[in-house]
Amino acid sequence: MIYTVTLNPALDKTVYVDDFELDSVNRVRTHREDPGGKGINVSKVIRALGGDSRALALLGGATGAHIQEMLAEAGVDCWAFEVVGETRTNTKIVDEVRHTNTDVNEPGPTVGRQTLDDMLAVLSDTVEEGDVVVLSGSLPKGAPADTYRTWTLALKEAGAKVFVDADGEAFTLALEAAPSLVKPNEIELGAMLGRKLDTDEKVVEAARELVAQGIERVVVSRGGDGAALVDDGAVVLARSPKVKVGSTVGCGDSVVAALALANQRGLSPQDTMILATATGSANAMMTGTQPAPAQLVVELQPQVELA
Ligand SMILES: Nc1ncnc2c1ncn2[C@@H]1O[C@H](COP(=O)(O)OP(=O)(O)OP(=O)(O)O)[C@@H](O)[C@H]1O
Ligand SMILES: O=P(O)(O)OC[C@@]1(O)O[C@H](CO)[C@@H](O)[C@@H]1O
Repeated sequence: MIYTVTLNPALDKTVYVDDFELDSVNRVRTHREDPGGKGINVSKVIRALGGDSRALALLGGATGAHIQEMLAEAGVDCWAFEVVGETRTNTKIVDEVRHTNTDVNEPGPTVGRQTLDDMLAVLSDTVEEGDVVVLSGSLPKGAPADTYRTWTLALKEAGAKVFVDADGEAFTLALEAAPSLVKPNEIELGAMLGRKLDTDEKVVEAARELVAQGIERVVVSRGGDGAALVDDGAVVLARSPKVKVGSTVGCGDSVVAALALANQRGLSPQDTMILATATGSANAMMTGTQPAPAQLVVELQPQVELA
């Protein structure tokens, strides 16, 4: 089983504004709402690719209830844990004239330590040997900066493989618990290491540093340049297919979803990167945080070049 954990989910409200101008009244041409948050997006993409997962999420208020309803309609198994307060709404401003995507993310409600501890205890009692748990997205207010480190240690102890997609201090501290897989983008990884990762060699070298720290597999996503996989036995550089970009919001979540499915299906590192890169690029063609259809992923896979 694949579990995704979203401690700070969001209702994603995407508004389409042509020629967006600051300090002006901008008229929305159209808009959409999607259940969001990085872990929830991973579960949505897994579902779209024909897989199954359970999406654990801290949800509160009418917005939290709305997210649960939308996930049920989408056939995504949501395991909700109640939080006091209102789940946040994140606004994504898409300007298809200027080709810009601007996120305006609310902080979300404050979460109590006991709520987090209870959620971790229930999940630790539930996971079985070899299950994958994806920890993804920002930490909510009230969560200690080392939450992902604590969760990684406990879930590894319970026999799970832990995949972490985070940034900043939460990511750096999570590394101390040696999760099975991490998926930073090249900017996040470079920021953590204090250097630009602007060549294949620099990306591979940086990933190797994390493998040397005990991370089994590091996948560095590189936007339109694709992604790189490094583990003890393989280095796979995948080039993204050229696509007409709708919105890159959620592309990283799509990669993580494919990585979790590839692990479950026992794919080779090469086939893993073909699936992950095609899934990420398919998502880039979409707008909002709706998952790309599986057929589009299938069509893009032959266009992924491996180096
Ligand atoms: N412009 C693009 N053209 C083609 N594919 C893209 C483009 N941008 C992203 N992708 C695909 O999506 C994958 C992940 O993109 P990226 O590295 O931007 O992730 P990220 O920064 O973690 O995304 P997120 O916005 O979800 O945090 C890439 O490896 C690639 O496969
Ligand atoms: O505040 P975070 O957790 O860093 O990011 C939240 C978010 O922007 O990430 C997803 C796209 O990756 C969206 O569904 C959601 O609104």
